Amino acid sequence: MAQINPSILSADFARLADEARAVEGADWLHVDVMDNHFVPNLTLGVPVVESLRKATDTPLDCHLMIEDPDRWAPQYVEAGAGSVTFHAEAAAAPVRLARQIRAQGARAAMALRPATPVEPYEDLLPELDMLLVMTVEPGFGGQAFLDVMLPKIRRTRRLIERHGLQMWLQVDGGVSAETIERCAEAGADVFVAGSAVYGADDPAAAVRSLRAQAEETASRTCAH
Ligand SMILES: O=C(CO)[C@H](O)[C@H](O)COP(=O)(O)O
Repeated sequence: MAQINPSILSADFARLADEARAVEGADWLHVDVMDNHFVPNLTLGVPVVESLRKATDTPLDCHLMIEDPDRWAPQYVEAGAGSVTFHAEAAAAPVRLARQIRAQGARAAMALRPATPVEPYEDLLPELDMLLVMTVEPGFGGQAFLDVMLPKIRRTRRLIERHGLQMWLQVDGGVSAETIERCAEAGADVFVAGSAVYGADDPAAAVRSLRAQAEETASRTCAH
């Protein structure tokens, strides 16, 4: 079943509560945490996640584009995140961190920048509930989808199947009506969409439309 996670990076930050409610019906709300070190942009932190938790019933999918996630990720679980994604390139002890996130009761996920291969992390996959393959360089919304990431999505799907894992495969960056079918064909099942949702006249309708496209593609291709 395809999941659509609107990215609040493309929302109006002065109206975050309203913007979160505008996409109710989405599977998760994707919360982009950036620290201006791991990526050249600065967004929000733990207090905003605590407030978002109170503003919407949609579960929060926090994507930590920050240095030292080993220190900070547990605080995002405490703030109400249902899923916390740390970057492989930033985590000092990814297995320990994933176990910590799960022990706190949240889903543990790991993200890979475009130039980071999945293969070195094959043995870690059972420790994760989701792997995020970035389809743009992290840091900004509205970038063009990187088609060159499609083989990595396919290889990741094959690794998940080879190990018989139930984990989700998320893509993030440039996901839209034009690109979501390629992602679904390659084996992604969780789709982050920022500008394609918040740039639409009716964000909730955009979520439904993207989900229908992804599900139709998955059922047609039987990619996973
Ligand atoms: O993590 C991100 C950027 O680092 C955003 O989630 C992503 O770019 C979503 O925006 P868009 O769908 O407009 O590309």
